Amino acid sequence: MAKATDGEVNEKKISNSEEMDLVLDGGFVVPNANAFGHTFRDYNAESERQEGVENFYKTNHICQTYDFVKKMREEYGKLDKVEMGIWECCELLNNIVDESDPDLDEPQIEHLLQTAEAIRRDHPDEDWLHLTGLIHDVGKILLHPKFSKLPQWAVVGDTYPVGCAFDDSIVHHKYFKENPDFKNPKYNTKNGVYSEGCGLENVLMSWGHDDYMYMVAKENKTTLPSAGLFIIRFHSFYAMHRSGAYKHLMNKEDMENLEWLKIFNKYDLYSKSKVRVDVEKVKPYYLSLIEKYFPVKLRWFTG
Ligand SMILES: O[C@H]1[C@H](O)[C@@H](O)[C@H](O)[C@@H](O)[C@H]1O
Ligand SMILES: [Fe+2]
Ligand SMILES: [Fe+2]
Repeated sequence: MAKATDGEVNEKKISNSEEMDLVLDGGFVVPNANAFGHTFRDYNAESERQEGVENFYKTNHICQTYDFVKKMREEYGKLDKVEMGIWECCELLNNIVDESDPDLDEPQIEHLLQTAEAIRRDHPDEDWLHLTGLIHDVGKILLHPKFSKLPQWAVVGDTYPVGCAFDDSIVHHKYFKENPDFKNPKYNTKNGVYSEGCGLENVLMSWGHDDYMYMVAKENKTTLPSAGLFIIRFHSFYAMHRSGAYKHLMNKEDMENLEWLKIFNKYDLYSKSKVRVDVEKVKPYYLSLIEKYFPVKLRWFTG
């Protein structure tokens, strides 16, 4: 595993392009608009997805409390309900669309493969990162009716710490006013229940597919490196990796892993498109990676 040095710093604009698309070092072209003709992650742009996404965040911000997260972690951490292989789960994502995403309305299996394939082209030697791309959103399996009864607000969307003040940079921040924790002096100060530099592993994040998949991967004894697990666990924490918030809770190891997360994020976000990957064609490669880093069957909690 090489050192993560070519993150955000090497993102540059093509000077002679009128469209001002962005190019990453490895050649990945970052489009300047999403599939709906808007800038990526524009939560206020008038688009066919805007209203649904805003409603999603309203419920998410009201319902994700410290107590809720604690309860979900304990319950879903049991991982005692079913045994399934990773690829099987990826295939179940064929019917799942994420209501929180302004940039994508394709089935999630497409997003997994688009992310993984984009990474693979630019970083051919980092096979752990290809696999991380493939599985980072597999926790969205919680949206599958056969798997759990959880609503979208408890599975997808950006994540953020609970138990301390909600940062202003969080998408649709205004809806936190209706969250019971917002007025609770135990939870609404800068550090809240945490201490300076305690490390993100000690911070409770809003509950969703990131933390769930992290627990599944770890408890099933994956051999992915710590950067891979960090990416799975915090890739939706945009306030941290994009806006630079919550630094006061991070430690040295978090800062190192953040470099890989920043690299990963470009592919996660900007590979979203209507161009489909040929699933059958790439399947053997990803099966070989799954075999390298995971047991054949994993234990999951379904709820
Ligand atoms: O990691 C992403 C990201 O945080 C998006 O903003 C969100 O809409 C998706 O649900 C999630 O998978
Ligand atoms: Fe995600
Ligand atoms: Fe993703």
